[in-house]
Amino acid sequence: RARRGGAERRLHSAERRRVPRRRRLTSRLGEINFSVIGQYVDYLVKEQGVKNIFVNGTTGEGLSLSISERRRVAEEWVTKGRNKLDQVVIHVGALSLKESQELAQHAAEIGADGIAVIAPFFLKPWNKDVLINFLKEVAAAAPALPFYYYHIPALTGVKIRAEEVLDGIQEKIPTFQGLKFSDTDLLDFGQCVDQNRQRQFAFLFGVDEQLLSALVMGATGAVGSTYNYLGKKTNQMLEAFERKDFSSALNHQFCIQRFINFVVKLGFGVSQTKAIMTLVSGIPMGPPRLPLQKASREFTDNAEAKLRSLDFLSFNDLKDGNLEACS
Ligand SMILES: CC(=O)N[C@H](C=O)[C@@H](O)[C@H](O)[C@H](O)CO
Ligand SMILES: CC(=O)C(=O)O
Repeated sequence: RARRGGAERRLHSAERRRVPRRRRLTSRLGEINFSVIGQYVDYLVKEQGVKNIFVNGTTGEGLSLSISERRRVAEEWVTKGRNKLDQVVIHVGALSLKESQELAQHAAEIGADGIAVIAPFFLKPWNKDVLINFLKEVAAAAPALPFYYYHIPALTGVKIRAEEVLDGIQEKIPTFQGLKFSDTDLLDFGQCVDQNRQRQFAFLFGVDEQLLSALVMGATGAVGSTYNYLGKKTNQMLEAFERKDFSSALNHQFCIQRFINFVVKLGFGVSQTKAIMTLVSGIPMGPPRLPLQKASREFTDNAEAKLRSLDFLSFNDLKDGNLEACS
């Protein structure tokens, strides 16, 4: 009896311990781990040469976060980036104009360097004027912050050409500073540059595998998911372009393309990006949030092998006799 009682007690106490522990774990899973952001700032600056950050965008799953999470993430980046980063731009786009304005105002309060906004993508603006009216109302909530329009038609479904959006935008939005262009239409991108030559706008390109072509078209910078782990490589390409060494610039772009082409064929999106970021930086990014699902082990293994063969991982052991190496 005594033994059974003891066994029973043990079971109960084990149960009691196990249950809340598991609950705590599940509630933590899917929560943001704010504590790695400071570490990640140092990683990007030191290891990747990246000093400008675009927060709460596509890669950061900004649209999958609650408003209070978005505020906290923005605060953490601005605080931890102080005296280390050049610019922290916060994406504040949302379906609700009010939420977008609240986030814009918050970005100003915490001392961010700029805000960016995508087109609202459920009830959509159907022409340029309506889109600009929406952007204008958000920009007005942070009248001292540089404003960027984030053009990403494949994800928003808003296909209004960027060139049209930019036409006369400064009269409507005095803080307009530039465009983050995440589309492959280089006619549209080229015309954005060509029609605004007098205006000192930033033309930030967002299709990493085609950045070199965009540089030729007049891109002044780039914002992209792969710069988390190919920042250094991409900076080499930018430097080669700067010194007009186009054949090395092209070699760098081809190297980057080999990797992106490889992962695209495996199925490449934000979840997979997150897995690669963890792999290359060694800093745990955690899983994505639903509706995204964690990248498969098979994907990560394949991506790692490819990174190694291209010499994109620092601990490279295949250097000798590796024809594909990109360094
Ligand atoms: C849709 C998407 O995530 N676009 C990113 C930036 O906008 C890019 O950086 C891509 O992830 C990258 O070019 C790889 O295709
Ligand atoms: C990659 C990028 O530009 C974004 O996450 O929004």
